[in-house]
Amino acid sequence: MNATPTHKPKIFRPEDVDYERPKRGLDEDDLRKQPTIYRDDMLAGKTILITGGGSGMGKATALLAARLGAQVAICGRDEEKLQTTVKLVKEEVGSDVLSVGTNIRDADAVEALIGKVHDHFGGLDTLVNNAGGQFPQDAIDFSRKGWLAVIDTNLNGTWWMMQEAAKRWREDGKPGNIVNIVANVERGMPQAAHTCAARAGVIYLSKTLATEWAQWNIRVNCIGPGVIETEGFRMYPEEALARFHKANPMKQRGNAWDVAEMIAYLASPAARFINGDLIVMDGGQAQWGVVWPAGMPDYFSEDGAA
Ligand SMILES: CCCCCCCCC/C=C/C(=O)SCCNC(=O)CCNC(=O)[C@H](O)C(C)(C)COP(=O)(O)OP(=O)(O)OC[C@H]1O[C@@H](n2cnc3c(N)ncnc32)[C@H](O)[C@@H]1OP(=O)(O)O
Ligand SMILES: NC(=O)C1=CN([C@@H]2O[C@H](COP(=O)(O)OP(=O)(O)OC[C@H]3O[C@@H](n4cnc5c(N)ncnc54)[C@H](OP(=O)(O)O)[C@@H]3O)[C@@H](O)[C@H]2O)C=CC1
Repeated sequence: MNATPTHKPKIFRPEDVDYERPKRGLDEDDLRKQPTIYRDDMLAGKTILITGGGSGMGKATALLAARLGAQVAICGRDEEKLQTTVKLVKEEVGSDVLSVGTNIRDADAVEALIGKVHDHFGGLDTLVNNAGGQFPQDAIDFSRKGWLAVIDTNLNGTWWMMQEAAKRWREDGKPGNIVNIVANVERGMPQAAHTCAARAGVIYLSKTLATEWAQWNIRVNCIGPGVIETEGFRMYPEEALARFHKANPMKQRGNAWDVAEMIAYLASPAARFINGDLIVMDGGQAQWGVVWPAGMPDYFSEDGAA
């Protein structure tokens, strides 16, 4: 008899799914119809760079920023995805988005990206570090490669972006603004411990740099989204997705536009005195439930062994 606990969730690989999955999040038609509370020219004359701009929150932010008059640059690994955003903004707003295929884990590529944005637009006002992700799994089963992939993307990649942007702002004597999209890590993130560690790292990196870099007029803030329905939901099994929103007391999912509007606020002059903060946008999840993206172990169920 094996005396060790038997709970061992299967690895969920989205590419192996053999059933039809519903559309997740706001599609382009939905995005086109979203109203905004902001003034049309709120970001006129400003340049914004959004990592992971080809999908989800990044795409919504690119469209909103362009609607508000900003010059927009995006990056990501998948050129096809990036082009969907370029086309959407062109059709909807009429402006050209600068798209630069970049893996944020590659520090040299990140340095080149920051240079290209400056060359193209003559500067950069707001950097949005939105690129990131993870897979759901019990931490004890993480492969070394999987751990490294998540840390390298979410912590190292975000850092390369921040450092290269700031070096350039310091060199040019220009103010800077950084918005890091993290996650709601306040009570830990069971079955997403790798991303929890990386995002907690980014939050405290940001708080530290908000002080160190204030001398160059660079602000650094984070947004911690809870359950936001986007195409990124593909990373999770449908049975887990059916539960996600029940982890917050509103029992709702946020959407990419909610986050885009918060980013636009932080990019606006109204946020000029906000620095070193984490703005949590989770419907109250921090006070309520746990998502269990890979399935709740029996131990935690009401009649489970304790
Ligand atoms: C914030 C809320 C949190 C979870 C809490 C739930 C809240 C719900 C809200 C949703 C939150 C979201 O963030 S939704 C947004 C989600 N979007 C994303 O995650 C998109 C970006 N994700 C990724 O690119 C990938 O997941 C990531 C691992 C980070 C990067 O991968 P890479 O491209 O480097 O590499 P891959 O080749 O895919 O994988 C590298 C190794 O990682 C491991 N690996 C990869 N996928 C794996 C899997 N499904 N299960 C086990 N292990 C896996 C394997 O060891 C892989 O090696 P091999 O074995 O050799 O292959
Ligand atoms: N949706 C949610 O509920 C929550 C999401 N988050 C975080 O918010 C951010 C946006 O997620 P969301 O819009 O939902 O999901 P998506 O999966 O749609 O967005 C993630 C984006 O990151 C890009 N990306 C991933 N790895 C890299 C890399 N190494 N280099 C460059 N780009 C990369 C992807 O583009 P490409 O494939 O082209 O590289 C993709 O566009 C992510 O960091 C996510 O983890 C946090 C909490 C909750």
